Amino acid sequence: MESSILKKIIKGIPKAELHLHIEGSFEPELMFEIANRNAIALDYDSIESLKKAYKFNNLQEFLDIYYIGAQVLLHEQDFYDLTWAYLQKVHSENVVHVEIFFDPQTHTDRGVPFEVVINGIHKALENAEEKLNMSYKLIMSYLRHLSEEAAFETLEASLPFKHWIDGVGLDSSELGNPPSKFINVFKASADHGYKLVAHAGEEGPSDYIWEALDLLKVVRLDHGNRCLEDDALVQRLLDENIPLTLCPLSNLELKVIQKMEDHPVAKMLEKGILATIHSDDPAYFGGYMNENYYQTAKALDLDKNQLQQMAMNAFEASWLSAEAKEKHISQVKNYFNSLSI
Ligand code: HPA
Ligand SMILES: [Zn+2]
Repeated sequence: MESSILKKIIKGIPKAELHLHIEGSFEPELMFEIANRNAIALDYDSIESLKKAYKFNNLQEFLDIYYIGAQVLLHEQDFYDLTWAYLQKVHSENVVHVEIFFDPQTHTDRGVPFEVVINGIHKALENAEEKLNMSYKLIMSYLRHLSEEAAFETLEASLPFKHWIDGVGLDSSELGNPPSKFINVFKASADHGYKLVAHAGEEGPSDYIWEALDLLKVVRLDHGNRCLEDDALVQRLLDENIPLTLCPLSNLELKVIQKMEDHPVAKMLEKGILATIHSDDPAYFGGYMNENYYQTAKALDLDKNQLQQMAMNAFEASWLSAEAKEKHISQVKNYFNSLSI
């Protein structure tokens, strides 16, 4: 398909974003602005020199910079501005529903109270619902390089805000920090009514995906790229209709794949896996939702049906009510039916 036509089609698709770390949407311009107003010196003297540092050989090299960037966030207004900037951006890309992660420990470990973080994020989400007609869910992620005990403290701190939080996730350095490290805190989180997801099989082996399913009992997997190495695992994902939230540009930037042509999403769709694509940390990986769709479609030569399937899968995989899912899925169908090509 011709590039400009493909871009136009993608832009018009009603989309859901299910894998987005709000701290990973922190654009350098806003980072400098907030650093200045909080009188915090960044290690980089300009936006350009900061952007030059965005070259990663693996997940850890990215995380090291991502945690540094988040250090300038101190006040409720900072978290509000960060979240509102993201929501406005994706609204302009026709994203109509978001389920976003935040990493409380990245902030509470620096002395920023849990309520400061969540109040700012929540206010921006409410504003988007009211002013942009967007729907949302919020997912609190435990940092897996820290202990399970620390995750329990975070769970405790979240309880007064339970009504604003839909689920818990597991992110940060995957290798050496298997899902099995967090069995108890996931069980306790479920007992408090949180839905469960986890990053698994991004850099870690397919064993970690089994653990996320069997030990943590997640209802959705973040990334899960490496499931294709294991036929029995693919069968399990199919039998239970477990969604995978894939992030193609992230995978490319973190060298999970060497080139976009190697991305597994087309194979997954072909097998009938509920695969969806998202942006992960768009300020660091060179693109938001539309760019992820575009780069993937171009490299894998995806056709209209595959694009439609990915867009419908995202709503199917979301935590919206059955009625809302149905509404969005028919909008996607109507949109594709209305295209003249
Ligand atoms: O892609 C990711 N993987 C693991 N942890 C993360 N935290 C932010 N982004 C990521
Ligand atoms: Zn992620």
